[in-house]
Amino acid sequence: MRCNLNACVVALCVFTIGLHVYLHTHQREALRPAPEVRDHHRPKPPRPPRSPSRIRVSKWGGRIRIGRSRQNREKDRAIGKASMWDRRYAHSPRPPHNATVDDWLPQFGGVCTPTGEDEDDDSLPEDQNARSLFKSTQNRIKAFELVKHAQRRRPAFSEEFMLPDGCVPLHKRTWREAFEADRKKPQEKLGDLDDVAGDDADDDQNNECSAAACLPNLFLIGASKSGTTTLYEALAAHPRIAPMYPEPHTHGETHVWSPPQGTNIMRHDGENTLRALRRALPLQRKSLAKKALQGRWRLENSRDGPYFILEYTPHYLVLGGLRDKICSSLQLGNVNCMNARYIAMLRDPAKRAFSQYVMKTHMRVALYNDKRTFWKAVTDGMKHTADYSKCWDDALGLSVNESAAHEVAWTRSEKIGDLASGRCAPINFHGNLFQAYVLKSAYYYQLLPWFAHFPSRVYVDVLERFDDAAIQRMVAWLELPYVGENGYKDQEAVVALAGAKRNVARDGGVSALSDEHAAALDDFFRPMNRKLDLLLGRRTGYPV
Ligand SMILES: Nc1ncnc2c1ncn2[C@@H]1O[C@H](COP(=O)(O)OS(=O)(=O)O)[C@@H](OP(=O)(O)O)[C@H]1O
Repeated sequence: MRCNLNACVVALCVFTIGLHVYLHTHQREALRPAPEVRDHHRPKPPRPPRSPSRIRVSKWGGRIRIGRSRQNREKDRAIGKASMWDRRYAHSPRPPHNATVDDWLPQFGGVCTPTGEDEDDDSLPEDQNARSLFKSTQNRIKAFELVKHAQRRRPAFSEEFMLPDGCVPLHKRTWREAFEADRKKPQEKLGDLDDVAGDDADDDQNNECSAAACLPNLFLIGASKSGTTTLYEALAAHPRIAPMYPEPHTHGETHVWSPPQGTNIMRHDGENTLRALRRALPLQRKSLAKKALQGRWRLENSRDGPYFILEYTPHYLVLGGLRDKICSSLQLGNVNCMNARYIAMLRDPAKRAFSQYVMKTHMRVALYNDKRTFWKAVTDGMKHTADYSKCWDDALGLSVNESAAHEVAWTRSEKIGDLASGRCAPINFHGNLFQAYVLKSAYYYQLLPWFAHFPSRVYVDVLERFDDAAIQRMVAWLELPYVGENGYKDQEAVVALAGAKRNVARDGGVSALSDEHAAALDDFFRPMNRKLDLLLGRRTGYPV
């Protein structure tokens, strides 16, 4: 009986506890707010007001919104457009990971194997039909104009450009007018783009002139942060130099051969290069682009001297292995890259490194943005650059004989080509070249591959001596008239451009390179600067 009572008490307790638990959970459920049923017809609730800190009251009582400047907002919009465009580009079919240019040659059918006769346009792949090309052209013009709008203060050089004289029907109008004409011919634009202008030109000239003249033959390869934007504008303002279409989010930079970030350039595939080349050709037309790739190259035989199509990417200098890449791409168009010219502008190595650091710390893109202090970045960079220079010095015997720095460029050219794209490629020493401030100032090793095969085709100048006389020398080297009928029309504008500095206010002019850091960097670069002077055969004025 007693035992039964105990059992009853235990059972009662268990029951009470169970009841509590049950009621507690159900009560919580009951108290939980009912899930909101989304009613798409109901108007959206009003946005919460902006934080009051973004609103300032002016001295006249008006409310002023503190935000990004109009210029910055326009720039943002351009970046937005660019990424939209890049996304579309990124979704296009990609080659297998280790594809080479040769793997992609069949894609272009007869285009890459010129027979000397005009191929039928039907040989073009389906996915590059006239409709998509026309649309992409239109988009490209829009994107280009958007950038130009964002950079309104820059000279409107592209409108000035006319095709070589050999292209009779076209040389009378600018490419912009040619596209305007296309727009007004809806029945032709989708059906047969070829007859609108380009083919007429070829027919009239019995194929003497071709769109091969639109392939780039002048490369402004760097160095980054050495006044290349100013130089680019000065060159592009010349009526006989036509810039290629820039990447929309850059200041004119073309990036046709830029490898994807963080990859070894030897794995950079041919398909992307060709695609990018088609994108950036000054004339984005099916037949013209095709003929450019077919490659009837007319560099120096137009009526009054050479014309140049300018490819501007300051990142190329550090990627010496790209020289072969560019050559093989141009060869697709039967172009001997000996006919192309390369310009590099250098700057005091320490100042260049610092300028790049300031720029990168002020960029919002995660890949570029650098949170390290300058000195931390420099000490890291010195380690990478020491390994990079040792790789070159050991391979070329410069560790024991520095004075051979000049002749190795000619005596070891094959080896230099291999090193630049293999063992001594900068990517092996610095994973993110956008933050390789020190390595990118090691000019000697970067210039070697460009000098190795065609020294007379490489022109090197320094920012410290950059003025209108420097532009004059450069234009003379290109065998172009400086002023006059075929030269600059507005000499004063060019002179002003040469004196204009840009990016100085990137950080409001707050940062400055300290004497201590400058001295340490100068000491580090001394041996490389000595070799650079030997390679160029003249003093750059950088500490040796
Ligand atoms: N004419 C002239 N004289 C002296 N200095 C000049 C000139 N033009 C450009 N600059 C300076 O060059 C730096 C910008 O270089 P880039 O245009 O090559 O930069 S970029 O790589 O295209 O981002 C940038 O340097 P920092 O101001 O130190 O950043 C410019 O001020």
